[in-house]
Amino acid sequence: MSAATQTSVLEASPRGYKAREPAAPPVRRIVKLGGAAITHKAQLETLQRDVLRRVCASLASDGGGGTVLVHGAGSFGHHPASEYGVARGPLSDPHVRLGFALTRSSVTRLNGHVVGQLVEAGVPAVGLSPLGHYTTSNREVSASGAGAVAACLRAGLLPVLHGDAVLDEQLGCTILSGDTLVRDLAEQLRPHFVVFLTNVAGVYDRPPEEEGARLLRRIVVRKDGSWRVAEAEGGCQVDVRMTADAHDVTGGIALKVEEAARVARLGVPVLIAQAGSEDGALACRLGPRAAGAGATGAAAPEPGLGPTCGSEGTCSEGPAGTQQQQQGAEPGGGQGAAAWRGTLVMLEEEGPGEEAAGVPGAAG
Ligand SMILES: Nc1ncnc2c1ncn2[C@@H]1O[C@H](COP(=O)(O)OP(=O)(O)OP(=O)(O)O)[C@@H](O)[C@H]1O
Ligand SMILES: C=C(C)CCOP(=O)(O)O
Repeated sequence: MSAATQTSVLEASPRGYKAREPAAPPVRRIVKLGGAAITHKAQLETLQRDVLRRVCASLASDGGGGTVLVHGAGSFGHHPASEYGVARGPLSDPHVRLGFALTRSSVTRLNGHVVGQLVEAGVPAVGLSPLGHYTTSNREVSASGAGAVAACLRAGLLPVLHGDAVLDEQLGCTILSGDTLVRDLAEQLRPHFVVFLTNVAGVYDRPPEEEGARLLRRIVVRKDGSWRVAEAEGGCQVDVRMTADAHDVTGGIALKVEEAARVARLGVPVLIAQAGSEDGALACRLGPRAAGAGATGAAAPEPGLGPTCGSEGTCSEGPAGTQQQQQGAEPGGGQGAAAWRGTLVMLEEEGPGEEAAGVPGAAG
């Protein structure tokens, strides 16, 4: 008998009583632990143990209840996936089939490390692979594994999923990124907030190793899914450029921003911060309140967060995942005494002006 059947409840219906699936338990947070943070991306299957240890200790110390953890692949998975063309399929090709197995073998090894570290810290964590629970169709999720995740949560366990090689109805197989998993789980489970932890402080206006890179402090997402930079270090005049490593098969930071925008569009605030740092730990513990926003992410920033960009066209804007165009400057934006450093992605508050402007494609 499955956990879902054991805990099912009886519900009145016009024809008597029937069993129904128990409601999904309240989910406090979904945390994505980036592969770039817990591995050395350029060195095959090499862990950043100190970062992994710090993140697990911090999750353990603020209570793992109502938490779903998803991790990326880093140097466990991206290399074989790229070498064997696993994202394109087909599985009828023996070369791709071997790559599929090698990719899974690698990423499940990393999952073992993450779960092992959490269990050592006293968290009842269990590894849950997307293969077998998730299916895609042309890389889009067609069958969600959220039910299995909810069953683990109901049982008091902390499910630990990972980006994976999965079966695809059109391509035979593909790679399902941890970032996309997070978005699907947010759609299905509606957590209070989502955190993406990675190896840099958040989303910058250009690759952060480039001179003069400026952290985007707040991105607001419109109901049509497009987004704009509402607050950035050094002002809002930004032209956002994102790059990914050559062997990255899932799109790097650009996919993360795209999926973060899709989560925020649901009304679920998203924080992007550095794994292993105090900012990352605060994001996981407090959600949007770490960034000085209200619990929904929609309230005005608290004093100390610094000036924000005005609503009269001074902020960069454009559809998620595309290059942003500069529209004006607000010198000093984001230079306040903010304690928290990271990127908050949240749904734009609907004002009378926006309604009048007729934001297209309003969706939930
Ligand atoms: N504009 C940008 N802002 C922030 N990071 C950027 C930008 N452009 C490129 N990057 C790079 O993106 C990387 C983070 O994205 P990536 O997808 O590799 O992270 P991850 O989710 O931690 O890893 P994985 O995909 O393996 O789980 C950083 O190492 C950073 O150097
Ligand atoms: C390469 C594999 C197996 C998964 C990729 O997941 P991501 O690192 O979260 O994008």
